[in-house]
This record gives sequence, C-alpha cells and structure tokens, in this order.
Amino acid sequence: MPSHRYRSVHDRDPSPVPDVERTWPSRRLEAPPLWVPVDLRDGNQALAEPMDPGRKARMFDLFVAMGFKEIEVGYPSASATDFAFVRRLAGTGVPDDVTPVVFTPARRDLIERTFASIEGLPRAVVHLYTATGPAWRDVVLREDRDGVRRLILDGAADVARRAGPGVRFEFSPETFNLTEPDFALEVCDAVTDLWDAAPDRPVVLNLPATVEIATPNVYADQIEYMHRNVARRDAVILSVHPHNDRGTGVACAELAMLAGAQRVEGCLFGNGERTGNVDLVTLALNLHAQGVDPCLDLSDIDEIRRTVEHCNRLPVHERHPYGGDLVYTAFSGTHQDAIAKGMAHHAKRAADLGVPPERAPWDVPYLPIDPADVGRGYEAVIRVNSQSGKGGIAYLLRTGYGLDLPRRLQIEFSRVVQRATDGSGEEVTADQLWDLFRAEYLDRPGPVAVTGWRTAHTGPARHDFTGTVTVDGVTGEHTGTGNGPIDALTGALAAAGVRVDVLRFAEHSTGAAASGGGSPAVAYAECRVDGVVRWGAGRDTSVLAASVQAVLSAVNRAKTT
Ligand SMILES: CC(=O)SCCNC(=O)CCNC(=O)[C@H](O)C(C)(C)COP(=O)(O)OP(=O)(O)OC[C@H]1O[C@@H](n2cnc3c(N)ncnc32)[C@H](O)[C@@H]1OP(=O)(O)O
Ligand SMILES: CC(C)C(=O)C(=O)O
Repeated sequence: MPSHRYRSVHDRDPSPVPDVERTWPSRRLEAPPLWVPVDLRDGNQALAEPMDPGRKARMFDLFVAMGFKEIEVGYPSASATDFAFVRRLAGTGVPDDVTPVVFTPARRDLIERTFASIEGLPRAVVHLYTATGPAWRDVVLREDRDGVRRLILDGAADVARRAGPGVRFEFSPETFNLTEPDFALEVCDAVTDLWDAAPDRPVVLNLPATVEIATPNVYADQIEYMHRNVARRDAVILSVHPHNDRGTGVACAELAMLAGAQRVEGCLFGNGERTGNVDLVTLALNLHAQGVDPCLDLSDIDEIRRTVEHCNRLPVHERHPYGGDLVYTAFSGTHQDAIAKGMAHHAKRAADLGVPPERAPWDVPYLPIDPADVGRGYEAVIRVNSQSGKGGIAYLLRTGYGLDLPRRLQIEFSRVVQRATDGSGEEVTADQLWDLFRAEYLDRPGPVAVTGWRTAHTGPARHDFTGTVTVDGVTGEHTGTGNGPIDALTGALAAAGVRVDVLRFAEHSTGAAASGGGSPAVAYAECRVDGVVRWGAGRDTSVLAASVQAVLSAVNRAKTT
C-alpha cells in the first residue's frame, strides 16, 4: 500500500490539532444533546435521486413524530424542489415547538433565495456555511485567510440584514476539523460578534468534521478548545456535525459531547455524503442503553427504518446498530445458551419485583438493550443453524411450542438438529425444529406398540398395567405390576420380552403455547432398552397417555437408532 502518500493529522502544517488542557476523558454523558436531523439537506444531497416533495414530507412528519425540535429542511437555493418544500412548510405551518433550519452558502444571490423560501414561517434558523480549511481556502475558494474571513462576514452581514423576527442564525466553518484552531476561533468569534449573539438569542456555532481524518480524541480536543475559548460562550450553542469517513462518526460525536458540544447534527441510520453523517439513531440508543433518556421516540424502530429506506431509496444494513434485522439475533450456541438463561432470569426477576418484564432492570447477556424497547419481538433473538447448540434449540421449542426439554434430552436432540443442519447448511426455523422433534420423538414408528391399554390402582403404591403389546409383529395381551403406572408398563413390556429401565422422567403442561385445542401435556423419558439408552417423548391431553407414549418412543428409538 502506498501509505507514504498520506500524513498523520499530527504532522500537517498548518496543524489542525489544538493545544488544549483536556477534561473530556473524565466526563460522562448525562443528558441528551439538542438533536438536529439533516437528512433533508446533507442526507438528501448525497442521494443519487434526491427526495421528491412527497418523500421529503414523509420524512419531515417522521421527525416531528419522533420528537425532533429543530429540523434542517433543505438547501432552498439548490433546487426548485428544495425551495418548494420550504414554501410548502411555510404554507401548511409547522408545529409550534419545531424550528426549521435552512442552509445557504455565503453568496448574496443564494442568501436572497434562501430568505425568500422562509417568508411566512414564524421561526427559522438560517444556516450559513463556508469552508475554512487550508486546502479549501487555497484550492477551492482561492482566497487567503483574510479573504475567507471577508467572504464569511459579508455573507453573515447579508443574513443579518435580511433577518426578521423569529429568525435565528447558525454558522458552520465547513472543514472545521482541518482548520487551524486559531483561525476557526477567529472567524467564529467574528461571526458571533457581527450577529450580536446574546443568551436570549444564541447563535449556533456548528463545527463539522466534514471529512473525518483523525481519531475521535483529536476531534474531542478540537471541540474542547472551542468550548473553552470561544467568545460569548453563554450566547453560543456549540454544535457538532461529524461525518463517518473513518467509521468513527459516532465516537466523534460522543467524545465531542463530553468535550462541550450541546447540539448534534446527523442523519437517521447514518445516510449522508460518502460514508455518511453520524447516525442519530445509534447515538440516541447508545444514551438509552446507558440509562439516559434520549428524548426521542424510537419505540418503533422498524417503522422508522421503513420510512427512512423509502425516503432515501437505500437499504439499512442487517447489522446496523439497533435497527438492522439481525442485531438482536444470536446464531451461535454459547450466545444462545446465555441469552436463554438470561431471559429466564429476567422473567423471574420481574416476577420477584412484581413488575412487568418491560419495566424490570435489563441484564440479559449479549443483548445490550431489550429489543422490546424499540418494538422488536423476542422471536428473532435466537435463530438456529449449524453454529447453534442445545440452548438455542431448546429456547425456540420453549417459546414456540411450550416444550421444556430436560437438559440431557436437549443434548441428544441437538445432535439430531446438527445432522439436519450440517446436511443442508441452512437455518432451521422454530416450525422446522418442531417438525424434526415430532418426527424424531412423537410420531416415531417402530417395532413396539401398545394398544387398548388400561391401568388400575390395586393397592397402596401398587398399579397394574394391561394392554395389547406388539413386538416385531407378534401381538399378545400382557399385564405388569409396579409402584406406579409407568413402572407397571415396564412390567408389561418385560412380559412381552422387552427389558426397559426408565432412568429419568419429566412431564409438564404445554399451556397456551401449544397449538390446537386443550392444553396438552408433554412427557419425556430416558430409558435403557436392552442396554441402549435413548430419550423418548409423548404428547397428549392425558398426562398418563403422554407418559406411556414417551416410554414407547424411547423404546422404539432404542430399537431403531
Ligand atoms: C459539506 C457540505 O455538505 S456543503 C453543502 C454542499 N451541498 C451542495 O452543494 C448541494 C447544493 N448545491 C448546489 O445546488 C449548487 O452547488 C449551488 C446552487 C449552491 C451553486 O451552484 P453553482 O453556482 O453552479 O456553483 P458550483 O456548484 O459549481 O459551486 C462552486 C462555487 O461555489 C463556491 N463556493 C463553495 N462553497 C461556498 C460557500 N460556502 N460560500 C460561497 N461560495 C462557495 C466555490 O468557490 C465555487 O465558486 P467558483 O465557481 O467561483 O469557483
Ligand atoms: C457545512 C456543514 C454543516 C456540512 O454539511 C459539513 O461540513 O459536512
């Protein structure tokens, strides 16, 4: 790799890395920032097919429903669609607690157009931007520092001149993270001075990592430098706008909040230029997972995702934090085992505390948040394939079919499942597991059958079992006696020539989880049959019938596998 072509941000001249006595590493996040979705502007400008008015409106409505209070609605001077959308908002009105933000470069004609778009809106933020980094100054704008400062201040003056009541101001030194700290400070202070920022009419200073070029600690230092040194600090809302070129946009935003940022601009699920803007969903749910209310409604994440996918015409990846299809799913055996145990422990703890499970403290291994918090069910938390173990298989049969397999049966059945999945290499659903279980244990044909049976309680701890027993095609009526009906059944089988020891036995009701009418019981029996040990299972509305079937299932499996 020709890595020698690139320089560490620390070696750049001029350097964008400030000298700051940092305090952010020892802080913690305790409150959400002011969130500002920029999907309708920064996200939109990164789409092959920018949103039409219908998709824009749908996304705006989603933001309002989620509880965003400041929403960047477009770049009105960029296109007729963006302009028309802002006019439409001015016509229909926006909720009283929502402020639209419009974006403009520092060019008089485009500023004029921007103000024309917001006429009639009771509130708006006009967001002015100009790049300040050395390469942009030299190559793109072809101005020195003074020239760029002049460009910015001319634009800021145009904005101030046009602004009526209800208009607040935002300034972004685009490429802030590449700009010399003293120059960033100089232009920001000049702008807040020109706009006469005051605590009752604060100015947003938005400090973008336009192209992410350094580890997140560098960005945090840059933000802390501004936080500590910017003039009129109490009249400034310090905002960040991280992109994600290095894949650390979320980390940059979080460290920047520790360093003094009060406001975060980003996009839902991280759409945006190149590798995207910082993902607001991840940021908000990261706070939630640390016990901090993000003050956004993310309780139906799939609906949010569907809307975002529809508006952007881009899919959200299956592994996307919090919102991807697979992010609450474990395929691997030991994870499944831990989740199954954790879920059982969670249910018990909720019961002990006397609260519903969704209100009990969450501590389930491998699931950083309760999927129910974002409207996900528990069906998908465990999915079974060749990487899975007994725990996951047992979990699916328990949650899907009410079966509570004894541990040793779980081990035995998981081998059956492994054989099936190793053969196909494919996932096995709960329904397919149930079919496998039925075929292996419940509907198992074999050489031994007992029909027309009856039991009698003939004395204290004494039971008789009588039935027509068929073994390898030979049929006869046999009776056995024992201390219970199952013990008596083994006596009848012995009389027919089949020696059976019941080693372990368990039974339970399947409750409402079972399909069909009634509430069938399931019985499990581990038996030694002529020296071969196998499990069997039976299912019937009668506990005794289920028990007899379980023993016969073990017998037939022992004789055929
Ligand atoms: C980091 C960001 O996301 S910034 C936002 C980027 N978003 C967009 O560009 C989407 C919308 N943009 C557009 O529709 C168009 O670019 C317009 C309407 C704004 C301008 O269009 P045009 O006049 O055709 O200019 P063009 O698109 O080529 O932009 C380049 C010009 O803008 C200048 N420019 C760039 N940024 C700024 C700025 N913040 N303020 C003033 N001028 C700027 C460049 O120096 C260049 O000027 P030059 O032609 O004299 O060399
Ligand atoms: C100008 C700002 C807000 C921006 O979009 C960026 O730098 O990415």
